[in-house]
Amino acid sequence: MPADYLLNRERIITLLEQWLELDWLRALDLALVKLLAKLDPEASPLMLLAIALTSHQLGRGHICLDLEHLLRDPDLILLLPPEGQLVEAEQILPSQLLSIVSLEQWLSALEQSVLLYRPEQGSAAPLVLSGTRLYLYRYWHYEMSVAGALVQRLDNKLPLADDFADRLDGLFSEPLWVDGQRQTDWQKVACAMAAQGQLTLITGGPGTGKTTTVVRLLALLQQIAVQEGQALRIQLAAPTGKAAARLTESIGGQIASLPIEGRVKQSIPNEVTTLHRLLGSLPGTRHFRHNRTNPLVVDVLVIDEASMIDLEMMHSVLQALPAHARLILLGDKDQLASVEAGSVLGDLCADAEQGYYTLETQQQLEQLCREPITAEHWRRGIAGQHHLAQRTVMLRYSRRFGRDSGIGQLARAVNASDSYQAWQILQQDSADIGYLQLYQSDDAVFEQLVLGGQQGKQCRGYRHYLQVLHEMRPSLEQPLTSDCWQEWAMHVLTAFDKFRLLCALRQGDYGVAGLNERIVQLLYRKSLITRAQGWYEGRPVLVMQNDYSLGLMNGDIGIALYLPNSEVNAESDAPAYVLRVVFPRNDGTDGVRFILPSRLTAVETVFAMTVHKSQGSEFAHTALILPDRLNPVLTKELLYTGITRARDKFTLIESRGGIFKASVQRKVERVSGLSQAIAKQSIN
Ligand SMILES: Nc1ncnc2c1ncn2[C@@H]1O[C@H](COP(=O)(O)OP(=O)(O)OP(=O)(O)O)[C@@H](O)[C@H]1O
Repeated sequence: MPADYLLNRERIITLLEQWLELDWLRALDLALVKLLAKLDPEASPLMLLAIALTSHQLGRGHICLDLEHLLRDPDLILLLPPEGQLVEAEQILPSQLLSIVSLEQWLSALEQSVLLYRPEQGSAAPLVLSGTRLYLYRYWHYEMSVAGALVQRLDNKLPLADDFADRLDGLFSEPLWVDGQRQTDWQKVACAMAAQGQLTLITGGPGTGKTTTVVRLLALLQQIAVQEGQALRIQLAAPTGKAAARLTESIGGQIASLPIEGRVKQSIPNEVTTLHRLLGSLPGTRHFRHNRTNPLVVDVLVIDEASMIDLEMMHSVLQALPAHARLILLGDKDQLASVEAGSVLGDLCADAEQGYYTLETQQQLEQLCREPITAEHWRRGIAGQHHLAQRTVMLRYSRRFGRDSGIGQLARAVNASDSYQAWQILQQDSADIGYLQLYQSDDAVFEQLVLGGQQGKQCRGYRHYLQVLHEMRPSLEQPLTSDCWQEWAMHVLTAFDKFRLLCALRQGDYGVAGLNERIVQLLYRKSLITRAQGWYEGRPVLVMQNDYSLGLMNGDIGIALYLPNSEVNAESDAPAYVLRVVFPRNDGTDGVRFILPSRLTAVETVFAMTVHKSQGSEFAHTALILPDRLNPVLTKELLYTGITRARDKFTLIESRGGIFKASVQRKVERVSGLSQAIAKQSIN
């Protein structure tokens, strides 16, 4: 009887051990249960079960376990058994176990345990129950601290120069017209909001002008500050090296074209750093050099690609941010949430679509922007209820993917969970959208796609960068010190970004491992690479862990190239050429550096990469291959993120019909209490 497992602690631990063997739980989940069971020998089986499930959910990105929510449909919410796994008759499912448990009974079992933190007693405890949500203490603390730090910044209004509205008009001189209709210029609204407050959230899809907005805002703020004799100390950051490099590139060009004085231009930084570098990672720990006691020296902090920030990182950023500083978060709320637990930007921007401005906010912004503020689906907000909405702007018009763009239409349909429309767009076969159905694992169309070249310039594959590698190789007489090697390496790296195959999973035939193997074999068969294992010229690799000694960040991509051996001389018989891996410097200089393969400890081949890892990057042609069966990671957020990585062309590859349509209808729902904590702390 499933209920027997709840009779005593030994039995529930036996069941959890069975779940571990089935891969339903992680070893870490069970280790935590056993550790806490020792700390509280009285903890009931229901408490031990709750610990295991809270830890399991944390591993899936949820900050906490909502018991009430869980009891409605335990197997679905826990995703147990994992999709695709068949259940044997003797296996006990969470739904069977919990069918006899009521919410009241479970809460009361938890409340009796000394493992629960009781604020009135003030003593440390590993778990926190907040309403019906159970947290590991650390995550509850992060949530409360992030909510508190944001609330402190919510209502602080900063003084504006008397001629602010004129200055804003100067930067947005043309009213915004879209398809013959006058529209609210949300970029202008975002600038006005960010100028007058300490916290601003700017969300928008690809090409909606987030970077342009922030550059104009910084110009505006800096113009005023420079005139007053004290330039602002501005820092720009992004969660990954790749995202930082992209922003560095686009910001540099935009600053140059601003209609402002040279000295103001010079006071706007054009270099974007990673959050880890900004905060000063302390290797081997979760801590940073900059924190509450050693805050950052900054007046304005702008963080791009904020959807990739997890709760713990957000906590660290807010701890290190001085009280007077402005914080501006930019990102696309509809993209996949962070790999680690939390969905900070999604939680903070929950009201962005409908606006929810109070009359007061709307009137203030209209006065500053000198234009009416309205949008489709617009709702009126209530003071004291829609706090964050008063600090949020959603940019709604994509200059990159207009109404006619197939990529834009597909992204919008997927985002709206409209599987019928999304499917129609895929089948239209417009110039920037492709669809391939694979009927067998060695389908020739897959090979054609990966090699590329047959279907016009937009449809590049991996043959292209290997051709650049061979055809542009400098003369072998050139010494390593010659610039030509750096330039060649940069060309190869740029060419590699013309195409990328994305996938949803890590394992299996349609995961990173299987696809990389298949592509390597294909390129080897076509004599485009010289080896099919180990290191070979042209091998692209992805850095899997930050390596501060080499200056490499998780997510950096390098390519192995033969370069002149600097150690060779007349007497030595060392080879004239050695393989080195070239990485972009990611500092906006277009520079590269060369690292010996033997120094790279945590890298993997990256012909195929997960959509998660591709966040913050963009490729001219992006192909997304879906697995042959449904999996929990297949959601509209994953598809949307994959599609919006494409600049000129997107190709969807299905290995079984129906997977795309089913995935469009599934949403990521991460459980957290951040919005509630902000609402609660705003009232207090
Ligand atoms: N107000 C504007 N007037 C004219 N062009 C603009 C304006 N805003 C943005 N653009 C142009 O639209 C394009 C996209 O803008 P931008 O790079 O700022 O968008 P983004 O949202 O930051 O894009 P991404 O999705 O790459 O982060 C750029 O070419 C930019 O120059």
